[in-house]
Amino acid sequence: MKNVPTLDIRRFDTDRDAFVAELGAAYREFGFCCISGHGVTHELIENAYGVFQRFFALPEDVKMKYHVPGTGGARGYTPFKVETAKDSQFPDLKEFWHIGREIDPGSKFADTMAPNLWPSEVPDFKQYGYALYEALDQLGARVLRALALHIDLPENYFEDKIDQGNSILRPIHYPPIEGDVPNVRAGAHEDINFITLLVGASAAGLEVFTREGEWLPITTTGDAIVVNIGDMLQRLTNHVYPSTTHRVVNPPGADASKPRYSVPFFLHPNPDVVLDPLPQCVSEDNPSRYDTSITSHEYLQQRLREIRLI
Ligand SMILES: O=C(O)CCC(=O)C(=O)O
Ligand SMILES: [Fe+2]
Repeated sequence: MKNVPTLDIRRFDTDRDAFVAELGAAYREFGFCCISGHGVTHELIENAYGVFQRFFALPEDVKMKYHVPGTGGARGYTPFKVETAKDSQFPDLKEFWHIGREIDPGSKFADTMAPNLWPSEVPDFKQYGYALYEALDQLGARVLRALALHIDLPENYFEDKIDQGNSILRPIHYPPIEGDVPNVRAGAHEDINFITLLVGASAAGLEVFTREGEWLPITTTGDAIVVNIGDMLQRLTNHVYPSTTHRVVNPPGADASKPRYSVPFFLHPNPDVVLDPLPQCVSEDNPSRYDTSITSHEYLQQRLREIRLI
């Protein structure tokens, strides 16, 4: 079976043309690629995982202090079994926390990006959580530079479209599975945003639905970060970069009693970016698939309703 490749992003500086071609080919084929050599330190990842695990170990009533109903879980805590994949009958077996961008209160986007909540019970949560947010925001911008070049856009095309992106870092806890349940850890879905950078797919469970119609497991080696395309970039690129369906399955046997932690960073465009197909991605063979305009903010609201977060 074919495999999602791992590419060393340092080659963007040393061996650019080949790297861009290989990265582009991986995304056209899978919508996914694993990135190594990214410079996000092992120490930062470990420290961030440490504070996230300490938070999830708190009693439910303490965690619920940080749940803000009616806001789509945009900031703070979302309890177990709330998010439900679009076509699924059963909610996912996960709880999570959302960290958003720290913006100037006078920003024109202050209405759409609420201030962060920080759990006072875990003092270093903000320090390590936001450091990981910024590191993945910067890594995402590098990946987007390569993705821009691959479709004949200027290298800095995405720069002013993501500098105030409504991006979210989502530490997730999948608790041990109890009994025989119809729910899965994360039902089959596509991500909503531009690209997702996933730290910690080293524990088994993540699977990608290939073009051939098979579920392909992804587990990374070392500190490689899984980076995949979301629906907003799929729309903007008129499906040249596909947003691939993926899920997190319940582990078999004794592994079911082990928890799983993962930390996706959902890199979003600025709220006012219009997601119309780029002319570079429209051709006779691939005519425009969308005839209505939509901003990334409107698009996000529609999608959050579908997954029952608002
Ligand atoms: O936990 C994982 O490995 C993937 C999570 C995921 O796909 C998501 O939260 O969108
Ligand atoms: Fe996902």
